[in-house]
Amino acid sequence: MTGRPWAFDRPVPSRGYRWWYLDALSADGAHGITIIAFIGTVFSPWYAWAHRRGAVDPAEHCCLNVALYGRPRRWAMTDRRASALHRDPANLAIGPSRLNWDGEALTVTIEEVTAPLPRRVSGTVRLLPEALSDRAFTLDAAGRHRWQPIAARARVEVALTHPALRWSGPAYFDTNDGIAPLEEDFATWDWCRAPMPEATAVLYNARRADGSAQSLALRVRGDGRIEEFEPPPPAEMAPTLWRLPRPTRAEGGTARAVRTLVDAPFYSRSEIRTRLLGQEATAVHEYLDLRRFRSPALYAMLPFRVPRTLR
Ligand SMILES: CC(C)=CCC/C(C)=C/C=C/C(C)=C/C=C/C(C)=C/C=C/C=C(C)/C=C/C=C(C)/C=C/C=C(\C)CCCC(C)(C)O
Repeated sequence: MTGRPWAFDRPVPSRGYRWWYLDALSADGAHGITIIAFIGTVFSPWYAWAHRRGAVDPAEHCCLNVALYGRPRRWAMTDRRASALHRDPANLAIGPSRLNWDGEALTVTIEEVTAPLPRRVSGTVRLLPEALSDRAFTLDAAGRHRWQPIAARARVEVALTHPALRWSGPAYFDTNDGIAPLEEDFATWDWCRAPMPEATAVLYNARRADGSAQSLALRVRGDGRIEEFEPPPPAEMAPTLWRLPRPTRAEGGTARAVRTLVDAPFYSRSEIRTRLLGQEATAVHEYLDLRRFRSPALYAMLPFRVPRTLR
């Protein structure tokens, strides 16, 4: 399965995007990490300013976003030019960082600098999928945006030198791609993934710009097989500091936010306790508000967290 079914060298059209997303929480609950490799950095103000003016090569806005949770916390998200991007089916280099798929594991070699205070984030993260899935799901009615949960069940081994951190735990890996900016087709979405002994439950609830909605509820087995199940009833968790709601779906209609991992005016990522597939689970949850993302006031704040480098 070298490089397949999610080869790094697939074309990304003008104003479009592709990202590869990996997240993990440590087995002891003390640490967490999210790594997102972007071609067309969807939440970069620099890319938004550019694609609002018309055609733009998404490679001109590529980025490796690394967020560390627990102690120490770190945030790196440098938007880079096309000259920083090098890729083939099994390798994706973005500036000094890179991803390599060797047929069994995904190795991310991180060499980034945090913002707003510049500090190094350096080391390797290895993702070992339990199995691979090749099913892709369309998120909008027109088929402009797709999601593929490549390895919903995986393990991660984190070995960083800056900051010095070593841990392992259950992990998740997916890819999304699209041929238009997200804010043109979605109003909000919420997503969560809940690893359990026999299966991982993944929920993806999208409210589209045209007023329609889609609710996906997937059970991913240890062999990678994906089955859909009836989405459980809506559940509201406490809002964030930025007053974003935290909707999800859970059996019994209740779930609880335990820790906020990313708290932005338009986006939150949280650790939650929920109930799915008849079991209690700790899950990673996100809520995205693309109407807030369109706000010009937000654009004045984002560069503090998303610097751009021309090198
Ligand atoms: C001296 C001067 C100039 C000024 C005066 C000083 C002064 C007062 C300055 C004040 C500055 C302030 C207040 C700045 C505030 C800045 C803030 C709050 C920035 C927030 C940034 C948040 C970001 C960037 C979030 C990125 C999220 C991201 C990347 C999420 C990605 C999620 C994905 C891709 C979905 C995955 C889906 C699936 C799992 C299905 O794959």
